[in-house]
Amino acid sequence: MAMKIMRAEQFGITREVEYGSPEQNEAVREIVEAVRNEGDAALLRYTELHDKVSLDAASLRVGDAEIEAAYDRVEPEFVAAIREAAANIRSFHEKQKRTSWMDLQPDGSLLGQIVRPLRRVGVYVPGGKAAYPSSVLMNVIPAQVAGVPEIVMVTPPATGGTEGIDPYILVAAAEAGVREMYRVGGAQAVAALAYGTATIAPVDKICGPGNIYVALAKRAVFGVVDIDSIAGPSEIVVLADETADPVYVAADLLSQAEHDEMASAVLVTPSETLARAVADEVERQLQALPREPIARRSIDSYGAALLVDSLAEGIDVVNRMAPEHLEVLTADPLSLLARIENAGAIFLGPHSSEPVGDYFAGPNHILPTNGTARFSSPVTVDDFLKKSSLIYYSKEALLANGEKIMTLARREGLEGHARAIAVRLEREGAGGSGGAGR
Ligand SMILES: NC(=O)c1ccc[n+]([C@@H]2O[C@H](COP(=O)([O-])OP(=O)(O)OC[C@H]3O[C@@H](n4cnc5c(N)ncnc54)[C@H](O)[C@@H]3O)[C@@H](O)[C@H]2O)c1
Ligand SMILES: N[C@H](CO)Cc1c[nH]c[nH+]1
Ligand SMILES: [Zn+2]
Repeated sequence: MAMKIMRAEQFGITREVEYGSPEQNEAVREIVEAVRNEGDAALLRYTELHDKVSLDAASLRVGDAEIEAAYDRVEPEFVAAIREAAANIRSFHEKQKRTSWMDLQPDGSLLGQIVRPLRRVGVYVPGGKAAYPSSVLMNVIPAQVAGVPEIVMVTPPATGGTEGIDPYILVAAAEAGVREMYRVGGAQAVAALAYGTATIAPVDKICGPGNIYVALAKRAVFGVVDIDSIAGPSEIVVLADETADPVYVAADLLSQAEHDEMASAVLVTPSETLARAVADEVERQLQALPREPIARRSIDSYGAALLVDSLAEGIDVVNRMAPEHLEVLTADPLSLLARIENAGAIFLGPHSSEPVGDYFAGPNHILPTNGTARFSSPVTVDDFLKKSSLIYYSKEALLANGEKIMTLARREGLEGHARAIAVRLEREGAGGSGGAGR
């Protein structure tokens, strides 16, 4: 089956975000409840069921010897590339840092915002169909830049085949400075981080991408812990005109289709000639991909070339889709930027192929999917910070403003609030009208 070509209005774009099938939702609900109630026992049971790996509780934590041995299994070019990528990612995220601030008012009051790192965060590094050492860096570095003291990583146990966790993930984690790692993935890992088990202490926030089971589990535990966003199966939209090279467009669509059967890859274009050339190219390039079966299923189910009348209409379609990744391959991509409102990451021009962002440029590759870029953002340093407001009111400020505060409190029918101010005004000598005795 070739990639579908259709008018954009025939492609169902809705505001409603659908998260998984009823069966997938039920499976995740069951796993999360079991881990919450039974702890390690359920963790081990679901690892055996879904990852086909038998473990005992003592072997859940990854030891130093295994991490050291991983260095012998990776190439020096990998270590060099991961170090350079880490430096780029760190320098990009350093720019996002925020500090506490305080404003001294003329009446002697002090108002401010105190910014602190979260104490303990869990990062999920996917590793079912492929291992993602790059996701280690994208998760861990912003947390470090924020100053999080405890960063715990979870990843499926069998990405490296019979040898256990993929050694590239372990090396990336060691390079990033992670000290606490567990071999557990899927919804069971997310539940363990949220509720804690005898082996894994609970965290304050869970970050990181994953498949539909991971995404649904994060959604289920939100509220018990914070989460970054629903970073589920990958997506790419390419907005292109007749100047785009179909070879580039097809290659970039397939770069995301190969992630997952549920990944989506969509071209939006006013050029029917381009759409046809891209559909042919996708077919040709698919056959050369080692992960062809996954990419083919994702192209068949979620791939399409959407025809629009103009680039302006194309931008409207893109804004309604709110894709995780948007590539703009048009004659003058910068001129369109101001009109693009909803996209997790925007790649402009023919040299900004999506994998440049996945691995190396510096911006985070953990991005909102499934239309949620309408209201959520890439992982940033802010994800690992929390803020407290600071109010230090001077006597002068309270005397000057107490009556106004009491007026507002009484409008809400909250006499207790008004009295908390009134007792002070009386004591401090301003004689607050209505008084504490009322
Ligand atoms: N949005 C982003 O920022 C981003 C970034 C990187 C990767 N991704 C996405 O991450 C995902 C990685 O997926 P993956 O599968 O390779 O790895 P994964 O680690 O997300 O999922 C693997 C786990 O899924 C669980 N699982 C598998 N089948 C199950 C079933 N039938 N029922 C219950 N649990 C089951 C297993 O426990 C396994 O450990 C892809 O969808 C990719 O597109 C997204
Ligand atoms: N494209 C993925 C985000 O959707 C991130 C990634 C990691 N490795 C390769 N790609
Ligand atoms: Zn990717």
